[in-house]
Amino acid sequence: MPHIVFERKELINIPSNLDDVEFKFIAKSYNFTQKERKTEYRVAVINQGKEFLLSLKPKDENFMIKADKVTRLSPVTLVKNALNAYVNINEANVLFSNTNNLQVKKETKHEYLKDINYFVSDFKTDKEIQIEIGFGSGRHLLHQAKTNPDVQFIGLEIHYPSIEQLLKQLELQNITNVLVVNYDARLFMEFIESNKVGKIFVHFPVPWDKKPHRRIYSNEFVNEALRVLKIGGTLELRTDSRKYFDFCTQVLTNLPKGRITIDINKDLAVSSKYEDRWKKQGKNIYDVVLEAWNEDENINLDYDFSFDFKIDFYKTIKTIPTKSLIENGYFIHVEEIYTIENKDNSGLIKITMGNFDRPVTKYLLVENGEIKYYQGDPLPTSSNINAHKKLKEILSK
Ligand SMILES: C[S@@+](CC[C@H](N)C(=O)[O-])C[C@H]1O[C@@H](n2cnc3c(N)ncnc32)[C@H](O)[C@@H]1O
Repeated sequence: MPHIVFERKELINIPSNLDDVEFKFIAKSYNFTQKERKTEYRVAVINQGKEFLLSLKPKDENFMIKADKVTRLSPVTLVKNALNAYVNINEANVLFSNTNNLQVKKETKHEYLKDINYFVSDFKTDKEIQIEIGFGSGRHLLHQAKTNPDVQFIGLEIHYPSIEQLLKQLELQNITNVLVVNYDARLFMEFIESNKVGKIFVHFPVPWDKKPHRRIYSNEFVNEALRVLKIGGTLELRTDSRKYFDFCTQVLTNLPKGRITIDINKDLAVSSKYEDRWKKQGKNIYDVVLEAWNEDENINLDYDFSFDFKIDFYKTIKTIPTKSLIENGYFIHVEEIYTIENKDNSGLIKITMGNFDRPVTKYLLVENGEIKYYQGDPLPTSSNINAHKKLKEILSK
């Protein structure tokens, strides 16, 4: 992580700029929890059109400046230039710096690897969609994509080496009908239109016997799967875990819609790495297929992450809740507050919010009482939308 340690000095004047790096404001930590804490700062920067924050805090008798984790962006040279620009404007006496010979990590860029935002705003297809959750080595997904060229596949994985391996195979085998996304499958369905999907494969998911809340299957997941499946579309579980099988059949049989079919030791056209291993050990393999029977309503994409009121910043931060607010399916926690001292009624509020399994941390930027999400709105998941509504309620009080 690039950082510079320098002898403590007065802060730089704002606004300032050097070498295309513009410093917009400096915000100072505000002790809203009344716990003893050292003062630190967030320095707002624009470099090559990209906006982010630097963290400036005491280190022993000195200062250390580095990228703020929440707003950090790539390439790392943007951060490196901003750090160097700050200490140069400050004419600071540098004690340590690792910002000169940084190795720029090569990012995987691939036409079929998509960011989640692509599915929020750009993804459109006339083809049938099929989704594989946790494709692992990708054997099943590659086989399906080759045998069904008219289907648009989406592969979901959270393990990056598996993603890289699949992307390599797509290229080698010249497969063009798979999109890959590094995102938690439990939350992905929210971005897919209703009644569009022919099949969802969940093969050998991690059983999470000790942490059942991490399982892919839950009432919410199955309901979302049924919404995106078209009539006759299927959600297909294949597992070697008796416990997971029992758990899923219980979730599925409590549903008001859909039909389930169960099989034991059925052979498929392609066998995954895990499957080979379990078969060698003589384990049973269970298949549970849920078929969708209903046409579902389209989801309401009418969300709005704006704040349509102004606040009195200094009054608000005195009354803001310091404890997490936990509601049904979402939460909000105020992490830190910073005040912008040379600007009226302005500051930053750092919050973590949304879904318990995939919370998002954002800064709210308040400028002259007007509020917006710094670096843009959160993803429009239902838990983020609900958390935003609650946040509006809290801040408008
Ligand atoms: C046991 S492996 C099975 C891989 C493959 N389906 C097979 O049959 O060989 C489970 C895979 O699911 C992925 N995974 C676990 N939780 C996930 C989640 N919430 N979203 C997407 N992928 C997930 C893991 O990274 C892992 O690659």
